[in-house]
Amino acid sequence: MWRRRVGALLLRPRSSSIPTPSATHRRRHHLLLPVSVPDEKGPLASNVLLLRLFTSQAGADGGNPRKPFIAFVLGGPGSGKGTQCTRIASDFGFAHLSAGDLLRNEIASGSEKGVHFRELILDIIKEGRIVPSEITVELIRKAMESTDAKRVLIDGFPRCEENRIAFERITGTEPDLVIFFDCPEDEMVKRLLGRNQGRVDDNIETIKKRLKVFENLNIPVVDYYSSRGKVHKISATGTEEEIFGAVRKLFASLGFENFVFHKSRGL
Ligand SMILES: Nc1ncnc2c1ncn2[C@@H]1O[C@H](COP(=O)(O)OP(=O)(O)O)[C@@H](O)[C@H]1O
Ligand SMILES: O=c1ccn([C@@H]2O[C@H](COP(=O)(O)OP(=O)(O)O)[C@@H](O)[C@H]2O)c(=O)[nH]1
Ligand SMILES: [Mg+2]
Repeated sequence: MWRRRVGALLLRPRSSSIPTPSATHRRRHHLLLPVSVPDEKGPLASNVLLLRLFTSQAGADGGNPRKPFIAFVLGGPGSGKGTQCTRIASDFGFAHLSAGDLLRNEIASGSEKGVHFRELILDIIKEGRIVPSEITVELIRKAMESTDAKRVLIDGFPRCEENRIAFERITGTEPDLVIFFDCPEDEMVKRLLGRNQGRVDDNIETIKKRLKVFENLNIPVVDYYSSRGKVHKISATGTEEEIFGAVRKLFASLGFENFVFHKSRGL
């Protein structure tokens, strides 16, 4: 766990200097606060985000050197969380931890916890319900422990208030930022039915249940973090590229350097 990792290594080699905002960005933001985020729809002001980044991100401006910058990525099933997380991870040097993938990997792993444990998880996923918090938090905790990343995306978690409380209790930390991908139900259903990854839960019966669970149990988590000023809402309609445009603006406003952008220009 990062708490025990004094002087944690970077996700990428130090020479690439991706994970910390550039000195120029830092200087610029310190001089120009508050910074506006173009097209920002969420209530979270950029200066609040920046302050959080610089007080929590390891190594940046004297923040806690052991705690990574944690972003929860939330949104309904099919809203594009996984798709956008992949882009964020590669452009901005985040580790991408998908709670759903961790659970699916556990089912496929033949782990020492036994077949009944794996069947329990599979049955819950098939029914679109939420796996007990202690199982999911333990998988996330282990995944965080095994990465040296200074910034981490947690995709599709917490799914409910109980998940959130368990995460905060067990890890002793909170997210620095919560991204919420806002997508109409009919669009989410269309995307899930076309996802074509052979998932046991991408069928219309389970999708209907997942949408109810999302509305009843996941939205309260978004509301909780909204009340704490941590949520940045991004409209998830439009093309993948258009949505990533809004995501990119958010991260740029936080001072994160776009590694791909710089690399493509030989910088
Ligand atoms: N902006 C988009 N427009 C159309 N389809 C999309 C878009 N973003 C993602 N998809 C597709 O929709 C499906 C669900 O996306 P995914 O990223 O898995 O969502 P989530 O992780 O929120 O369930 C995938 O097949 C993905 O390729
Ligand atoms: O923190 C989590 C994440 C996922 N799941 C279960 O795993 C399924 C698939 O989650 P995933 O995030 O992969 O689905 P997505 O929203 O990306 O389609 C969910 O419906 C839940 O049954 C869960 O119980 N807890
Ligand atoms: Mg997903």
